[in-house]
Amino acid sequence: MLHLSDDIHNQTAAWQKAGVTLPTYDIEAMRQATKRSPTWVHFGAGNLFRAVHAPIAQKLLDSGATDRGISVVESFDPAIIDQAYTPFDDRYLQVILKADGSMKTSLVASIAGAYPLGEDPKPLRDLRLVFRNPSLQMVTTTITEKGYALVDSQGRPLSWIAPEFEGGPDKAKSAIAAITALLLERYQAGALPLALVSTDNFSRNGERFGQVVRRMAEEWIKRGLAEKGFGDYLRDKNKITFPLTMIDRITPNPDAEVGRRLKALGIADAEPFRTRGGTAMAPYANTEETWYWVVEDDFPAGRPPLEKAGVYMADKDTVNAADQMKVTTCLNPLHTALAVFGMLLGYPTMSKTIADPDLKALVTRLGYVEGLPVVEDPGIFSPKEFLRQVIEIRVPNPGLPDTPARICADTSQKIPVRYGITISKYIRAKDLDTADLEAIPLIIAAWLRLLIGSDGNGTDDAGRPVKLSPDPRLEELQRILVDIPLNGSAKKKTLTTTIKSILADTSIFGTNLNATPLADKIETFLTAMCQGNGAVASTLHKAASAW
Ligand SMILES: NC(=O)c1ccc[n+]([C@@H]2O[C@H](COP(=O)([O-])OP(=O)(O)OC[C@H]3O[C@@H](n4cnc5c(N)ncnc54)[C@H](O)[C@@H]3O)[C@@H](O)[C@H]2O)c1
Ligand SMILES: O=P(O)(O)OC[C@@H](O)[C@@H](O)[C@H](O)[C@H](O)CO
Repeated sequence: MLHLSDDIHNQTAAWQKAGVTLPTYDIEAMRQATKRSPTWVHFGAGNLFRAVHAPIAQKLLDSGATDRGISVVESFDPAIIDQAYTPFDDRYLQVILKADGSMKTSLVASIAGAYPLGEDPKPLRDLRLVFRNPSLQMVTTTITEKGYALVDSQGRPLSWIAPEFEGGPDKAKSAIAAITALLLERYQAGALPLALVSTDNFSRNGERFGQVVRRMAEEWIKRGLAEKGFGDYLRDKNKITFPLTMIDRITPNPDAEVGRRLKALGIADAEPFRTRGGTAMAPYANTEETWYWVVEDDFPAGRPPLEKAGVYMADKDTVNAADQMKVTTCLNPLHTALAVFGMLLGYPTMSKTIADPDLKALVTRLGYVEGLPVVEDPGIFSPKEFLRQVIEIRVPNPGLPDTPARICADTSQKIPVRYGITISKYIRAKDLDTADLEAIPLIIAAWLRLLIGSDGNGTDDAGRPVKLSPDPRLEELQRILVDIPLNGSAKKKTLTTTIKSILADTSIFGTNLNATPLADKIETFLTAMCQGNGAVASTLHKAASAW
């Protein structure tokens, strides 16, 4: 059996026989070069990093465009490093799952070092040296939307952030505090330049990244825990930048069937597992063939030649248009719509959701009719063609084991981006009428319908409890919704009163929906969806038949 940590270059024939493409560069030399002069640090050692970032570095290494790898840091769930990196010598398999059922597998070894920020102080000490090194050019992140949150909807510091505000760099635990503390190190090493590149799924991700890092720094400066000059350094665009990005590659959690197929090829390291911190990992990352990464080209310390690996380097407006297109209209809103209904209707995979003609009609309306009118063409690819590929090729890919549950994680945090921005564009546009939106209120109603239940369980359309994906607002929302009856006795008037405070929550919708025609539609759809078993499917069918 083949092991990732073995001397792979002594087993080239066996790996090739298993259909695995091997790196062609000298892995040890890459590690030494990176140790001497690191260029790229990444925060968030989860699956997207393994699907996109590390393979890009591998491509650059293979082609000789660089001799440096990536140093990867994990602050939220350090067990990812202990359980999914260290035992495999920081290597893994990238498995591309094609629509015809075949898979393309590569062994990725472009990770030069892995830094778990947990109890052991050594990784942070080592990382400080990396940040003091003038060679460092960029930091990328995949820390999820909630990784950037510092305060709650009332503006109060979150419970785990408050001690960091108070205690300064020495108390840094969260990704944002750790990054800010390491930037302070870089400032103290001579105010060296750096680009900080968020690759998380929300619009204007770089702007938000910059805001939260500067906020953390200000809290420290006002308490005398960091020098005033540090604040100036973070605002100096010749020193520190936060480029905007759009990143796209549907990357499901590691799938057991993929592991079985790898085992059948003679690969020993092929078991998916949950880390002690709860992240779904494996010695492999499974992903789709299509990918896009569009990056604002604003790197004050220089950058690796990313374009040589297929990354689009562009100006701010182009990146912003590409990102708005993907995360607010042409992909992620469709994903959430299918996932929410998928949970309600009991579909096990995303490809099965879109095979339902009513759900396909829903996302077709959501994308083409409600989304495209507010999309600005990024110029580098056509939004209409992008949308067509999402609906006709990418989500229906039967080889991709993506689940509604993965996509439903943290839905409350995603709604502002996935629907809130479109809603606000309709409200502002003179030639668009918010009252014309039908798919968006139907999806919001379905989300609320799914949450009716208690203790982390919602209720599906057959009246059965369904385990809900984690969401920081779940408990609070379920408490409000719990009394809505699902047996046919729900009345719109009572329901309207019950959900008023939710629809008014601008931290979820970006707008007080009670002041828009959407509230009445959501209340009507939700009342209809609560009229007994099968009411979700029939409400969806009735709406879809009219489109
Ligand atoms: N998976 C995809 O299809 C995909 C595609 C495009 C963009 N993204 C973006 O990448 C993010 C990560 O996706 P993934 O597939 O790697 O997920 P994953 O579950 O495999 O990994 C999540 C990563 O985020 C970290 N994390 C989670 N909560 C955090 C927090 N509060 N603070 C700091 N770090 C935290 C985890 O420790 C882990 O490193 C997504 O949230 C999304 O913004 C994902
Ligand atoms: O990664 P999240 O949790 O922000 O969203 C779930 C999916 O919609 C997302 O991961 C998509 O697969 C991705 O955005 C495709 O590029």
